[in-house]
Amino acid sequence: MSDFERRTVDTLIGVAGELATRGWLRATSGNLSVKDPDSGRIYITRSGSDKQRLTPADVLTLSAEGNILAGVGKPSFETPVHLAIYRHTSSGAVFHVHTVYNNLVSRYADDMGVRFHDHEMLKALGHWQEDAAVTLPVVPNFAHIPQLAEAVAQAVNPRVPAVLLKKHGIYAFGETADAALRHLEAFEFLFEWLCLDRLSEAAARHPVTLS
Ligand SMILES: CSCCC(=O)C(=O)COP(=O)(O)O
Ligand SMILES: [Zn+2]
Repeated sequence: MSDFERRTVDTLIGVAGELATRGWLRATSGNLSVKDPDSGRIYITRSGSDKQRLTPADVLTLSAEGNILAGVGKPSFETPVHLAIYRHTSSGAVFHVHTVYNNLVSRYADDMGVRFHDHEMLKALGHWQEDAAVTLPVVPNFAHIPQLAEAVAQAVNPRVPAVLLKKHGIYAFGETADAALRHLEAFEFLFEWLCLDRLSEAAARHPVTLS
């Protein structure tokens, strides 16, 4: 095993454990991958694995085309989505999680996507200007994975490092695992803020009197 492989497996196990602890990978949901920029090989989590307790055996090695080069079992069911993101971006890592907040936001999003503006957290997505605005693409949750992968490929915007799937979850990506994680955390922060901001506005319109 090369140094890169060893470090990548450690990174995937570490990130999965951290995200699982936050409740972002419940019931074996979600999947994570890292791409070797030199060989084009992709390291991805095994389908159905418990992301809280990943071991090196839960990481499979794939060719850029998705053929299994090493590892036992099946790679993530959603591998074609990861491959599509790698094909259409310069990403080195793709992290997919299901959270209550990303599902809530996706439920109320329309086909134009979810627009975030006038928020400090946009800097974590690489948008530093004062009037920054980011529209997160949203795609239907097609059950047929090749169709889902194609929809994600069509939706990817090079200025926005994520795609949201309706009532399913988010795919966040970046040039490195650290960048993909930062983008994922920034979007999840914005989802929580959006939901709670709407809730607080609704509460303000319907004040409750305590007697
Ligand atoms: C209960 S998760 C359903 C499948 C899914 O959406 C997912 O993210 C996990 O799939 P995998 O094959 O990568 O375990
Ligand atoms: Zn999923």
